[in-house]
Amino acid sequence: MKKIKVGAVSYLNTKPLLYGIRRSAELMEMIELVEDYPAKIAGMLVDGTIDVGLAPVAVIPRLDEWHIVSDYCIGANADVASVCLFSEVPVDKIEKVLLDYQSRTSVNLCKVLLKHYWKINPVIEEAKENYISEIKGATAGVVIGDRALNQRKVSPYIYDLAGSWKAMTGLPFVFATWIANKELPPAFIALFNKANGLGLMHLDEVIAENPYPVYDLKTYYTTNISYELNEQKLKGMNKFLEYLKVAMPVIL
Ligand SMILES: C=C(O[C@@H]1C=C(C(=O)O)C=C[C@H]1O)C(=O)O
Repeated sequence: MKKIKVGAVSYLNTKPLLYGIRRSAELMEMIELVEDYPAKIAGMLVDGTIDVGLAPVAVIPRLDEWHIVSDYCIGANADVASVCLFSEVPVDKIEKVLLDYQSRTSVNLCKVLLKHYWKINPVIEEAKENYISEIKGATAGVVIGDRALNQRKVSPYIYDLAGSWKAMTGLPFVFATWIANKELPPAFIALFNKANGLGLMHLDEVIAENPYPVYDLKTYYTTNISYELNEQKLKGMNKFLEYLKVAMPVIL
């Protein structure tokens, strides 16, 4: 049987979801698993290199066909900690914003927030690798993932994008969820969904497998990231997709 190609985000936030996938021999027989940063997963889902990916939701408008195949996501009900606008100056003094090349959702979320929440109009630049050292003076930057957890120790001003979205809309935010670009067998979907949930019931083991001195992973996995894709999250996701229709999306 042809293997189903699965693309997962290579950050710490995905480890609880991968825990059960890796432990299911039946599932591992059925799939080929690749891991990369979110912008790469988005590209692979669009060009068909993968069949299903933990994809940034901002890629949805670029897909001819898409199906959410799981009850799990990388979401947040309030501060997410790992997706922030980092700055040396308060937000009203920011002149330029560098956008993380690894992101597709958060960079667009930042654009929405700059316009509708902070109501400022700085120069926006799509950043290249190694841009984080350029976050200084009036130049701020969006950083996501593990590098953002690290940047929390560096930047004096930290604006959490999920927390800001919640303050603006009253809704949770969904950064990424399992999206397929074609119909997949229901038997696979059921197995895959169940495997995703296993690590969330074994967070202490997940944390033991991924020692990380920079940020408390128990807090990250239980208070910051919210993995259940429920009604409220879908509401938040749809509201964000509405904003994307009217805002000029960056790097989509
Ligand atoms: C919360 C996060 O969400 C991520 C942010 C994404 C994006 O901005 O495109 C995509 C996938 C998620 O893993 C994070 O990586 O810190």
